[in-house]
Amino acid sequence: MKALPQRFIQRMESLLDNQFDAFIHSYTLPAWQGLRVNPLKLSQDRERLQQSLPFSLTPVSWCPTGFTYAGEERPGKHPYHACGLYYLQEPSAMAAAEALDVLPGETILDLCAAPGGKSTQIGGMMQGKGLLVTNEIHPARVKALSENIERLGITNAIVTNETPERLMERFPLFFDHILVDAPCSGEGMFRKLPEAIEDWSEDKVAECGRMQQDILEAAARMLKPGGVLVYSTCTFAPLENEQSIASFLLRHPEFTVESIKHHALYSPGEADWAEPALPALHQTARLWPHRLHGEGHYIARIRKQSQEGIQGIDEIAPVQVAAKKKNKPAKPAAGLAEAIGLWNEFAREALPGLSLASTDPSAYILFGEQLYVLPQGYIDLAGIKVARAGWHLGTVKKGRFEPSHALALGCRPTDAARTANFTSSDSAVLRYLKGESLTHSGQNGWTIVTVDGFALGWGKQVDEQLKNHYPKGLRWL
Ligand SMILES: C[S@@+](CC[C@H](N)C(=O)[O-])C[C@H]1O[C@@H](n2cnc3c(N)ncnc32)[C@H](O)[C@@H]1O
Repeated sequence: MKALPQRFIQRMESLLDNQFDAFIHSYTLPAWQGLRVNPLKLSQDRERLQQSLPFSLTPVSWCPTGFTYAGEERPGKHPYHACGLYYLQEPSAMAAAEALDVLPGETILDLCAAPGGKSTQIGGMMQGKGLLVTNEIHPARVKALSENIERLGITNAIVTNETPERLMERFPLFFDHILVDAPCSGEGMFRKLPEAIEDWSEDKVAECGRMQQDILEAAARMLKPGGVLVYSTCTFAPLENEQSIASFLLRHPEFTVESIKHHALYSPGEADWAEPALPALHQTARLWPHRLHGEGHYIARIRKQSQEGIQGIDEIAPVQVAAKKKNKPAKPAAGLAEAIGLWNEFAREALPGLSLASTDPSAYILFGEQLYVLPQGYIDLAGIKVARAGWHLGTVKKGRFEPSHALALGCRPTDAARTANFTSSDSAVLRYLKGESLTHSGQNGWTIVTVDGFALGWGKQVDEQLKNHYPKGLRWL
């Protein structure tokens, strides 16, 4: 590992006192590797899970779907990864979405979301019900976010590529819960990513602190009265943690800190590390790499008080009702109507078990040739940069419907008229992932290729050939 920055070591020594030796010793140990199983695809029974995944897994005690795995395992290279059965995530990062405590049917925003670790966790908790807006400011990073939403089979997410300020203008008082997993100086990434050590400076810590205040301002405005905001970072600097929350609370007396479901291995936030030393900061949590099996995180859960008593709230028009009306034309436009017709025809033939085919036409949206179905409680997306407008169903071209990869990964293989199943050890799986067509017998037509019963993508059976429709950009080299 690269040498840690001297100024970082000095600061941590002065803060940690008699815990400093244990903290600094943790940097001589390897980083923890974790995976979080996808409850949209796998049972949550830990014992059954451990049997159905071919890795040696140890449960993460603060996340019911989280496990660590041994360094020599390569779950990212197993076909189950391509099936979206799990997401690779270091264990302490699993704590933030757990603290958000989401229920199916709610309206959730993940404001700083790429590459999607926490969004995919939230999507799993939502069980396909409600609306998840998952946003990333950087265009290059939003692609990975969108692909992970697709791979994990999340059908109720809208992926946006906006600044927090632009979203704030469009969605005041809109969300039940918001996660701000803030851009930070990444001190908790030092063991995992050597670049994080090179990028670190005291100026960066100060700059991140300022950015976090701006992001929190935007998030606060988008939260409904009574709603919950979880703020998290993967850094240890007090300025970006307790101080970020203390400064925010001073400007926003309508927010109070709530105790997160504290785990025995979490440490309380350090009120004395902020100015003023608000006692409520003890209810925030620190996850230290020398006290648990993870890289380190800070988490605060704060709640906006209910409508009464928030000054000026009556002047802010909530977006929900107006947006719904706007999104409900009496009749879909001609192109859209044709696309819905072709989709319904496709779904009846190839996915007879899918109940969605009869959905309200105003929930569909056509971006060029791409047909999507918006999640329940859909919103007006005009003027917003959107990477994924809900569940991508497929492409409509020259009077034909071609199903999308997201459709295969988001539906249950039992919904399909035709599946072609292979065991994970069958060499055909690797050939499929590399883009080859397979020799295979079956009824002609669109077919979901499955691995041990889990959807991997589409193939099209033509006589004795299963033509490959695994997306070019995802193919294994
Ligand atoms: C800690 S990472 C998010 C990790 C993600 N939540 C996950 O679990 O995979 C913070 C994200 O914030 C984004 N970001 C950077 N500057 C931002 C800003 N000014 N406003 C909002 N997001 C920003 C970064 O591009 C980065 O993807």
